[in-house]
Amino acid sequence: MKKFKTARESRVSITQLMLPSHSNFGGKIHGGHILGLMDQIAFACASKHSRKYCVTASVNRVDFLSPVEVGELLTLKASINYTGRTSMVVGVRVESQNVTTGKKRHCNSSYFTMVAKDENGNSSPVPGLLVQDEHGIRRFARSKFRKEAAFRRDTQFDENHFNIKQYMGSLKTENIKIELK
Ligand SMILES: CC(=O)SCCNC(=O)CCNC(=O)[C@H](O)C(C)(C)COP(=O)(O)OP(=O)(O)OC[C@H]1O[C@@H](n2cnc3c(N)ncnc32)[C@H](O)[C@@H]1OP(=O)(O)O
Repeated sequence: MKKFKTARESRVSITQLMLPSHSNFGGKIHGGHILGLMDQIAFACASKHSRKYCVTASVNRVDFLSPVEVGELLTLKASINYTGRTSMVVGVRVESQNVTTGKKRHCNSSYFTMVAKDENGNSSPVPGLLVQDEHGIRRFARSKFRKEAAFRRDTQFDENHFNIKQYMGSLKTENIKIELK
């Protein structure tokens, strides 16, 4: 196994025509369909980098910035942003294109954490990321800090660490009625 690989080596791109069968009741493409495609391309990218079967451990924030119409071309691009010991963060960007006008729109970007598995189903080491430009350093650092922030958030709100007094004040202005028994 190579010790380090560039993001270019595992970059993946797919384009699909959005069919009426992918639409929701409002006539736009179903968000779940787009999420499924994003998960597939994240899997393809992580598997290419690690040369292992990978599973999706988590998905970081998906904002649907603009709806996708039936008949548009949807292009998804994925590349490795971060490598841990056995996990990889794959950045996925989704763009739609109107076939007749050629106009493109950015529909969403998201970050999938994928974990490589060995043949026994255990988490398995992956090659590190060889970064050759400043954008790569920025992406790697962003993923590292997101991961650390998620860990802090999880700890802060788990049952054993949650400090109720610390939050009661800030909930006063929220749409909540508290009736403790
Ligand atoms: C909706 C669906 O259908 S999901 C279906 C597809 N996904 C799956 O089936 C995954 C099911 N989950 C699993 O298999 C496990 O929970 C795993 C592999 C995600 C994590 O298993 P664990 O036993 O916690 O693994 P372990 O502690 O060895 O951690 C492995 C790596 O995953 C990372 N990791 C584990 N959980 C998470 C998480 N929730 N978010 C981000 N990273 C995570 C760890 O930080 C570690 O990374 P590192 O080696 O780079 O430091």
